[in-house]
Amino acid sequence: MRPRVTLKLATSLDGRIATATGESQWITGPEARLQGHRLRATHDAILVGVETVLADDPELTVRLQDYEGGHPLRVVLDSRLRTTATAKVASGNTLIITSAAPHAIGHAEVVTVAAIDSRPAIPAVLDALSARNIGSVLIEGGGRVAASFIQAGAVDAIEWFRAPILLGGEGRPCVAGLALAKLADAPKFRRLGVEPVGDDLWERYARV
Ligand SMILES: NC(=O)C1=CN([C@@H]2O[C@H](COP(=O)(O)OP(=O)(O)OC[C@H]3O[C@@H](n4cnc5c(N)ncnc54)[C@H](OP(=O)(O)O)[C@@H]3O)[C@@H](O)[C@H]2O)C=CC1
Ligand SMILES: Nc1c(N[C@@H]2O[C@H](COP(=O)(O)O)[C@@H](O)[C@H]2O)[nH]c(=O)[nH]c1=O
Repeated sequence: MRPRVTLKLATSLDGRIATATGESQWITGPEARLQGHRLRATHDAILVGVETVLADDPELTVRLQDYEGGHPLRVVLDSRLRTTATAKVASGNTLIITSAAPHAIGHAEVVTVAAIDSRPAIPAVLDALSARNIGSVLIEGGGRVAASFIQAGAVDAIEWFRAPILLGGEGRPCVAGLALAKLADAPKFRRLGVEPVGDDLWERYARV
């Protein structure tokens, strides 16, 4: 069975995850980010694309007061192995999934999987996670990785934190191109709940 996939988004009102220059820290407020850490704590793995690693150098750990559980496995989709050994994720407890010939990157494990259009294919990524007993994965961006999982029909739920700011059309979209020709082909979700969290809004969706 493939892992359950949840897409977490932290966006402006107009669905942008960063400015055109890639600045994104922080769009949502501290309360929403705390909730993000609670979500991390309930997943076996946190997955991002390499552009997020290069832009943010994220830690991708659970940082909650009095938290004594383990940290989820950090997973990076990195077609050409551009993650550097000095990136925070290279310190260990990380799986880098590539479509290139593997080479060592810090203390991370590097695995090569089947590719579609020179990038790790999502079904192969999910197989690699299942093989490591990962039952649930939280996708934390960016927009291109989010689009690939949606196009593969692999997003089961969305946790959407929406901040009361506008970033405009030049900003980076939370979901990059889906190449949809018809409205009828749009992936559909049903709202499970909506609540304020600090100054932001937290919307929860499940796939229809
Ligand atoms: N506000 C938020 O919630 C978040 C904001 N961000 C921001 O988003 C920006 C980065 O997003 P974005 O540019 O979309 O990049 P991503 O983080 O989605 O990374 C995309 C890259 O991942 C690699 N990749 C490997 N396999 C796949 C695959 N199957 N599908 C798609 N990509 C794959 C590709 O590298 P290659 O080209 O080498 O093939 C691709 O270019 C940054 O500015 C960051 O700050 C990021 C996360 C969350
Ligand atoms: N910008 C943004 C988020 N960004 C996500 O958080 C990651 C940083 O994680 P860490 O280094 O562990 O703190 C970053 O790479 C991206 O995946 N999250 C949010 O809740 N709100 C925000 O405004």
